[in-house]
Amino acid sequence: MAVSSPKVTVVVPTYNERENLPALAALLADLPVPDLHLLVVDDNSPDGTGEVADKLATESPDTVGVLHRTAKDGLGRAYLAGMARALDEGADVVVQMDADLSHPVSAIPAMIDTLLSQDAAVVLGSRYVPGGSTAADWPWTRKALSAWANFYVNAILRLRVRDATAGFKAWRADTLRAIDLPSVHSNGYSFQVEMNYRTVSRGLAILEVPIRFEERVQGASKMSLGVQLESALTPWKLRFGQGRG
Ligand SMILES: Nc1nc2c(ncn2[C@@H]2O[C@H](COP(=O)(O)OP(=O)(O)O[C@H]3O[C@H](CO)[C@@H](O)[C@H](O)[C@@H]3O)[C@@H](O)[C@H]2O)c(=O)[nH]1
Repeated sequence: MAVSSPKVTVVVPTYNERENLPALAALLADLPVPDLHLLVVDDNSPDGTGEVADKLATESPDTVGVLHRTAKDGLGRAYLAGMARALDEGADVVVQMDADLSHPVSAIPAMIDTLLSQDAAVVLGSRYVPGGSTAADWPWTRKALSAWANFYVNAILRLRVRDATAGFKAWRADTLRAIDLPSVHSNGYSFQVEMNYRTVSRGLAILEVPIRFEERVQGASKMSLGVQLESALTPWKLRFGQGRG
């Protein structure tokens, strides 16, 4: 795809991120990417993140949009709704990232350049390729869980992706169309794994570029036992039939 100035939509799911969202929006607005849009997908956050997002959209109606959903329905559903909206609105590239500033906004221009200049269906910001890292203050329990999850997922699905659970990616719109978003069923962090699996199953290439993953300063992770259980079961479900779409 040769797009000289692609329309880029950054989809950000939010649940209780009111302290983080304005800072993220400001960093995105400062990026040297000409046609960049922010789409916040908020699940009626009790802390008022939705109203914060509305204010940002009122201040910058051409570049900030908000998708309000009625209740907390999981990160995967939020991404699917946001990606579908971004495609409907003509995005050429869809970036997905967390709201909590753990993903480096400054890496986005290079991720987009890499995506469009190389034979990649998606570029993934990776902690586990040479040059990538996690913040020293990321809890050891999360580090251990992340290392285990990557070993587990790759052993079952043979994705050959070093950071298979990463949540920071730049997608070609064509890749998202090929993946068939409405049939994606994972909802927690295994959403990331299912999206990778669908990409690889179609013979499309995932390219990993190094990033530094910071520990969030404001707010809390939404990791729960249910999310972890889903993450344990999903690779098996994908391996034995579901998920090729
Ligand atoms: N709308 C919506 N947003 C949600 C929901 N659950 C989480 N989010 C949002 O999704 C983003 C990631 O959620 P966190 O809870 O902060 O994620 P994490 O535990 O730090 O996990 C990150 O790293 C994992 C790999 O280690 C990734 O798999 C995961 O996607 C994420 O990037 C944040 O912006 C958060 O507000 C939900 O139910 N609804």
